Amino acid sequence: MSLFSKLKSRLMKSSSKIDEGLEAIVEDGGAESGIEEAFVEETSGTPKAEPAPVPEPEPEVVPEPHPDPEIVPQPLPEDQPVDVPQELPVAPEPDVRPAPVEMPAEQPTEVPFEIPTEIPVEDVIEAPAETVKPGFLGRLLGRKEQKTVTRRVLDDDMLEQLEELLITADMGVETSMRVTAAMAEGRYGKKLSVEEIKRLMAREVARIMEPVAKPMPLYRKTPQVVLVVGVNGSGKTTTIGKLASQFKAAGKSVVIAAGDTFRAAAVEQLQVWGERAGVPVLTAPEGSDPASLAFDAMTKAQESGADLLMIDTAGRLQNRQDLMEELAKIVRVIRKKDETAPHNTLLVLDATTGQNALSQVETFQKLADVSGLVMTKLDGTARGGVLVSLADKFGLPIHAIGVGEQIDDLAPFDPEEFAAALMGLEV
Ligand SMILES: Nc1nc2c(ncn2[C@@H]2O[C@H](COP(=O)(O)OP(=O)(O)OP(=O)(O)O)[C@@H](O)[C@H]2O)c(=O)[nH]1
Repeated sequence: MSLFSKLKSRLMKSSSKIDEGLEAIVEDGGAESGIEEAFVEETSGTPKAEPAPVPEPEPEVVPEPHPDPEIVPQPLPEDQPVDVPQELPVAPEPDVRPAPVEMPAEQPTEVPFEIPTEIPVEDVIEAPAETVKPGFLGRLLGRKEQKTVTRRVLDDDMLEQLEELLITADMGVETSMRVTAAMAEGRYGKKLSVEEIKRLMAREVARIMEPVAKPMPLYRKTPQVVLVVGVNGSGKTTTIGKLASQFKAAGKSVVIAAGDTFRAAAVEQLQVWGERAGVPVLTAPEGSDPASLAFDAMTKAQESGADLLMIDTAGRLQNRQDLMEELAKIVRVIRKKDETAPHNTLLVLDATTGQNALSQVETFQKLADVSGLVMTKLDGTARGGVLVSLADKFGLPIHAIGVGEQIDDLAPFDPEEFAAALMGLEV
């Protein structure tokens, strides 16, 4: 199964929510208009004298690494409605997709991910209602005489409904307004189908997410200290286990420090992950000072020549001042060993908390100088839109996303795949 299919099937709840909502919105006031794309392909054959109108190129909305190829007018078959979106050529695929970590150029890394599939970027213009007769082969195979698609005129009412739909998918008010406004630009008063709206929205979402999709950087300095923070149960321990396994597979020597010294169960859980990843876990007696464990772990990591030291911390709610101060102490103490540490402070966020993730980022940013985000539990939640909201509001790098509880269920963040999966697009 490709990563996209995996992501899509796991983001099912978010995408089906948007899917169903869009169907209802377009049905509400829409009318049958034009034909389905699949049917167009089957019936194409007789070239039309006049080329289709060329959709206006919009370079400003195209995410940078995937520029729109030039669109060439194609002769259309006789009976085809002229404005049905045409497939655009897709830029060549990279051989490998980036891992959630960024390796220095001279250290090539085996990347355990499959090749991504891009969202075909299409423009959309109004299609007139028209009846299409199937070709000879279509008739012979008993294909349907006509398959129509419902389109609705994009007006204020529809825009408002679209905005509300995105808000229910946890995109937040401002981001939802931004996405709908951008998709409406130049299209107000035109008729759009569900598929066309999905593609336009996916393009806007990908454009917002593009600048924040960055693998976690790896530095020459060793041990590179990665401090992992977040509220209780957000998925810190699981993420450390998954990341450690990927670093190890990339040839790095990794040490984990079990900084949640308050809960014996948390330490045991980390030890299990350490075993799975084949990475040593340094622990301290229950109730001991986590800052002191961090200091000892730094010493051991330095002595053993480890490349990375990943420090787990106790889950803390933003309103627990004592725990927040303890986190600041951990940072102060490890800086005694290396004043540039921690080199990465990863904030792990649970997608199921929805908009609450925004206030978590604000609080942790003040306290711990967050350098990047990992969003967990994107599988099985209808709140995947929160990631768009986070990207729009904070612009913090999103290094990886958690899409399950298994060791390899941590994927690099790919904005186009994510946008397509969120919108329930077939690519
Ligand atoms: N479905 C799913 N579950 C996840 C994911 N990441 C973590 N979990 C689950 O979330 C629960 C909490 O994960 P932990 O890694 O223990 O979270 P934590 O932040 O270390 O928790 P505390 O130690 O209480 O602060 C566990 O049951 C994990 O299996 C994910 O990406 N998808």
